[in-house]
Amino acid sequence: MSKSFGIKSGILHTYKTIGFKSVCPAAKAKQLNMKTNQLVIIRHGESEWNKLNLFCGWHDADLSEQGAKDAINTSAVALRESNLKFDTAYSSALIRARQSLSIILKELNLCDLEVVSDWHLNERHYGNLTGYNKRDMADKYGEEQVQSWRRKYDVLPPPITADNPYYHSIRNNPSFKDIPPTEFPDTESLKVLMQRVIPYFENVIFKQVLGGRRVLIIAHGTVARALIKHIDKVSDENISTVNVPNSIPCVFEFNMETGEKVGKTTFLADENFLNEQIQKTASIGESNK
Ligand SMILES: O=C(O)[C@H](O)COP(=O)(O)O
Repeated sequence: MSKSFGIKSGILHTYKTIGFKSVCPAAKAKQLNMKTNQLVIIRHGESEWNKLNLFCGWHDADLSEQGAKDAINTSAVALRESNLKFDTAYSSALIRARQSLSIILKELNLCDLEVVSDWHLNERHYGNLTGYNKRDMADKYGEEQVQSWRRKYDVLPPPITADNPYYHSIRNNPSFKDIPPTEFPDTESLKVLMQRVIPYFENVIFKQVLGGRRVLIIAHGTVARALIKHIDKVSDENISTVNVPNSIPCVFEFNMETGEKVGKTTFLADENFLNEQIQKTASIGESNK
């Protein structure tokens, strides 16, 4: 199946490997008697700052009430209905991901599951855009500039400066105390984010997947795009058309011997709902004025 992931009317790119059916172990893998293992990635539920349409990045926003509900009714329900089981779970160090994970695990009666929270899975740092409304920024700098900051592979937002109202709370967040000062970012593009996410994924998470552990990752929009780009080998250009909505699980299946992906990348949601949520994520959204 192929699907369009356009963020603007006019040019629509096609990203062919994402499927929209409910998960099924790859039939071919079964036929070939191949040993496979699945990996599930979920973008956290709606945060208070998603709700207000603010650039969030490393600001530590809580889940909104709706986000907490979606962790139950969208994430946990889909995982349960697809009969997915887990041995371990990872989240970023940010509270919106940790809250989403703990709600999902509670709902699935998996409160004893081994959980790791690590800053390498944090959302991209949005630089000096942090705290600003996305529509207000589009009114000021133009939609094209804002979409390029949001979605282009190699475009850095302006670095955060000490006069940004969130500079100090981000720098002094106790959840980030173990980050080496030289690795603490002031801004990140998708390309720069991949330099921290992909080595962590390969060296820590993917080894476990190939060893047979069933892993759940609760992360962020840009982290999910980084993992999709890496796993599905999406080009630098086409990744700008990929938008990952909150709360909908995304499932990958791998050949445990070769590490190759088997079958389609699959979002566990009804196609109409998924498309609606993708459009919402792609959109610049509204001002709060
Ligand atoms: O950090 C943010 O603002 C959001 O998590 C992602 O926003 P985006 O969809 O504008 O990249």
